[in-house]
Order: sequence, then C-alpha cells, then structure tokens
Amino acid sequence: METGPDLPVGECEFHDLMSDLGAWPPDIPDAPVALAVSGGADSMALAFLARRWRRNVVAFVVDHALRPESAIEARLTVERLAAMDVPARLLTLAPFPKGRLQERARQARFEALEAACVEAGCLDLLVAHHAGDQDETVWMRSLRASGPLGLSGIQRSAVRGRIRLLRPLLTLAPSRLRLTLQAAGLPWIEDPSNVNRRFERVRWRQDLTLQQRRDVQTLNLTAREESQSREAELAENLASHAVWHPEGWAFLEQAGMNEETLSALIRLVSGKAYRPAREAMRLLLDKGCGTLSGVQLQPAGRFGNGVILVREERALAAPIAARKGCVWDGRWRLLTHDIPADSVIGPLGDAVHGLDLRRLGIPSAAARCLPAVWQEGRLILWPRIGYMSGEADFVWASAVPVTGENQLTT
Ligand SMILES: Nc1ncnc2c1ncn2[C@@H]1O[C@H](COP(=O)(O)OP(=O)(O)OP(=O)(O)O)[C@@H](O)[C@H]1O
Repeated sequence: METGPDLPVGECEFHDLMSDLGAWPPDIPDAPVALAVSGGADSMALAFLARRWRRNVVAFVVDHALRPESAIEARLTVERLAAMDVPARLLTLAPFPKGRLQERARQARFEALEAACVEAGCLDLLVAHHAGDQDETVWMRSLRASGPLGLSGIQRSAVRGRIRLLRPLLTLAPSRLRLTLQAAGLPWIEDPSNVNRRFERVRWRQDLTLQQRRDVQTLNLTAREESQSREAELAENLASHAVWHPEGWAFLEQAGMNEETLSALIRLVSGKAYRPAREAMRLLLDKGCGTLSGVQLQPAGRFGNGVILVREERALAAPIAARKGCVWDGRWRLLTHDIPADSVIGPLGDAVHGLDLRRLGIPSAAARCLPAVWQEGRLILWPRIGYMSGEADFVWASAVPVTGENQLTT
C-alpha cells in the first residue's frame, strides 16, 4: 500500500493505472468496459473514476437477494450510477442452496457478471479490490503457509472464463477511494458485514499494524517476482514438452515432468479453478501414475514417451439440463441452439464404442468423458470437438488458463 499523503485519486493518476493494464480498444458504444459495482465506497469510486477515463462504460450491480434490504440498496446504487452518467444494470441472483454461503455467493455473482459482460459485448470487467484487500489476503495466506503463488496475492489482471478481470485500484489505499468520493460529493452504501468481526478478513482489516502491513507488502513483492520467473519456466516447459488436445486431454513428455508443470496441467484438465494440494502432488509425481483432483495420470503408451492426463470418469459432474450457453463439468460449454427440451448433457461413456478412437487419436478414457446430449437415456447429439464431426458444438470452458497468471509486473 502507498505511504504517500492521503489525497483523492486524480483523473491522470487513474488514466496511468489503466494504461499500465495494457492497450485499450477505441472508446465506442459497441465495446463498453464493464464495472462491477456493489454500491460500497470502493466500487463507487471505481465507477466515478472509470467514467471520467472513458465515455463507454457499463456497470453491473448484483443483488444476491440474501438480505431483505439488498434489493432496495441495489436499486439505489443503480440510480446513483445513473446520476453519475454511468449506465447500470441490475442482476438479481436466483436463490442458491444452503451451506458454504460466501463461496457460493461469490461464484454465482461471478457467473452472473460474466454472462452479463458477454451479452453486453464487454471483454474486460473492472473490480474494485484495493491495497488493503491485497495486504489482508497475503497476510492470511502467509498464516496458512502458502507458497509463492499464494503469496503473490490478488492478481491485477486475470483471465477468468470468457472475460478478463482487471483490478486497477490494487495499489491504492482504501482511504483514498473514500476521499475521492467525498471530494466529488458522492454517496455510497456502508455494508454492515464489512465491520463484522465474525469474518477473519474483517478482524485483520482492523487489527493489522502499519509495520505488519509493510512486512506483508515486502513478502508480496518477493513472492510475485518468484512466481513470475516460475511462470516463465512453466510456459517454456509446456511449450517444449506438452501437447494440449482439444478433446480435453494433455500429453506430457517424460523430459518435461516436474511438479509445477503437472500441477498446472492437472488443474487445466480437471476444469477446476485451483491446483491440487502440494503434498498430494508430490506423491503422485513419485508414483508416476494415479488420480488427483479428478484427473487420471497414466503412461502415454501409443501416444509417446511420457504421460497423458485425462479427466477421471468417476469424478465427472452429474448430467445437467442442456441449454445453450451452459457449462457441464466445469469444462464444456454448449453453443448449439435448438436443443430439445428435457435433454441433458452427460458423458459419452459407453457410446465411445461407436467411434474409431485410433483414427481420431483420442485415448479411450478421455473420449468417455467427452460431453454429449442425451434424451431419456438415448444419445441424440454427438460432440463436435477437435477432429470429431458431431452435431453439438461444445467449446472448452475451464475457468482459468494453464499459465499467464502473473503476466503483468506491478
Ligand atoms: N453485489 C455486487 N455487485 C457487483 N459487484 C460486486 C458486488 N459485490 C462485490 N462486487 C465487486 O467485487 C469487488 C470485490 O468484492 P468485495 O466483496 O471484496 O467488495 P465489497 O466490500 O462487497 O464492495 P466494495 O468493494 O464496493 O466496497 C468489489 O470491489 C466490486 O467491484
């Protein structure tokens, strides 16, 4: 976090922060930049600054519908944004199942924001994490003995699903965001959970001393340097020794086998957002084959001198109702229109016996986990993926790219 004088964030300063994030396409109505705005001070300041930086922005306000007053607050935020000349859309979430509420709410919020961005033609979504959030995150991860990747903290830029998440305020102290709004005479909503000490983050927010914040910033800087060089090594190793196949499996040459590469490929093939635990990863590497995180590692056999990584059939998600745009098993998005009602997306499974897998060059275990459209237990649409000429278009839709998480230096 900066230690300079507490001043409102200026227009030029914000311009520079946005330029640091890369080149921006023209400021045209067809490609607005999206803003995630909760109505709190941080994201309202983001909206204020972003609108002065660019004409064409669009804000999305998510109502989680978890508290009785949330609908009123969300509408108020939409009105406040409109008064700032920021067009805003309200996204109200459907009720979600009980348990792991915070995690589920975050996931559902992201899915709604991503879908809204795609619909509005936005490639980039700005969120309002700031330097305080970064300190607390890194501090909590250090308490859990995270490695360099964890300690490198919240990323300033990250590809998530179909959009890029950008955090232009990540180096700014939250006090400066409030000052920015105060100087402009703009209101915001105080969320009571932001001061509820039941949450670990809130306790650290209130209790971290200045010295602890400084220490954690140093830790963060070192970790980021280290993960950037690891990331470069990983990219090089992948480029030299790994092959990604569009049917959702990977080949890794023996010469490229190491913990970092395997762990990145396992995350990719599993479709999950997180890498496997380090200890389990090491055990798997020692054994050279086995299953981890819903991925099966096996000798490559006819595919070459190395291993292949395929999705583990037993770990597949249950079938889901087939609708255009939906994602099954965290990996495959269905793009086809005109899907019969009451059909589901599920694995090809035994139906692979109807395929010439040798000619297609797909391991049987990988083919069994490919998506297909089923109706009353009958396969009605084969997948059209890679070299397979089926009728249903599926595209790979895992949440996180295999590498490139630390592509920006901050
Ligand atoms: N309900 C929401 N609608 C839209 N965007 C949201 C919502 N909640 C959070 N965000 C976005 O995600 C970022 C991080 O979320 P987090 O929960 O840490 O923020 P917050 O404390 O709830 O809100 P704020 O950052 O606005 O004070 C926010 O800065 C905002 O950009």
